[in-house]
Amino acid sequence: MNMASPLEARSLSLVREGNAVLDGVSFTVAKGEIFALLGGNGAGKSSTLLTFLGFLEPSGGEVLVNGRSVGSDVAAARNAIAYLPEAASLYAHMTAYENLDYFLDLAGKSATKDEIDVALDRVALPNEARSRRLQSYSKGMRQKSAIALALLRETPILLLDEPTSGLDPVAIDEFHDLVKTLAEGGQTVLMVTHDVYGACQVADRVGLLRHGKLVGSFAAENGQRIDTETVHAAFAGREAT
Ligand SMILES: Nc1ncnc2c1ncn2[C@@H]1O[C@H](COP(=O)(O)OP(=O)(O)OP(=O)(O)O)[C@@H](O)[C@H]1O
Repeated sequence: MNMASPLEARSLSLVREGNAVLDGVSFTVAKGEIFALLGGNGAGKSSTLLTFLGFLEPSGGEVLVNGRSVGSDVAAARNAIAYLPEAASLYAHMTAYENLDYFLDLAGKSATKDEIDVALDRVALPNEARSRRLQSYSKGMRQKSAIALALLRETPILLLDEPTSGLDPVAIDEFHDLVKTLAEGGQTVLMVTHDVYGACQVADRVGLLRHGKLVGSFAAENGQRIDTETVHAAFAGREAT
């Protein structure tokens, strides 16, 4: 049995176009854990996700997926990961059914309409919407469709880039509940965001990224959520020293 952490960054450094974007970042995300990487614009959050997907190559250190260096087996890493970029990842001109069928096929999998319905039920995408093109969907509905695809692909790891930006408060709560349910079922979640409140609400652990360095870490303890005020103060650079 593979006991390695699903996700690990080891002294990860990254240079993009001559700029040091990540500088010695280390963290692990355990199976079933939700880890939120919090940081301001340009802190290096999206770059971190792209490195786990093998789209960016570390200039120092390494990233591992299920204990294997991504550099040594990009395909294995990508097979294990469902990635939700900030902008839509599915086709606007196709229905939810067509999108899921098409992207499953690309992933070398297939599902019956009933199986697709089960996944869409789990993410609570309304029945009436499923045969409509995604261009008529809200962002929340597109997110749900993308999560349903991850469920059908049976990927054990979810990478989420600013998953709740542009969602209304009700949709944010629904999305957080869904992510928590998935994590309780064993999914490992790495999300990046600049939403302090959302990160503290959903994550088991929050890491604070500033100018490419991990400068703080906060964990939920004794069943309590992470304290938003504490993290907000640290984010704003007002933490007690
Ligand atoms: N395509 C690119 N080529 C070169 N440098 C880039 C590229 N994309 C981003 N960068 C630089 O990398 C740094 C980190 O960007 P990244 O997108 O990872 O940050 P982020 O924390 O996700 O920011 P945001 O919250 O604004 O999305 C920034 O300084 C940015 O200018």
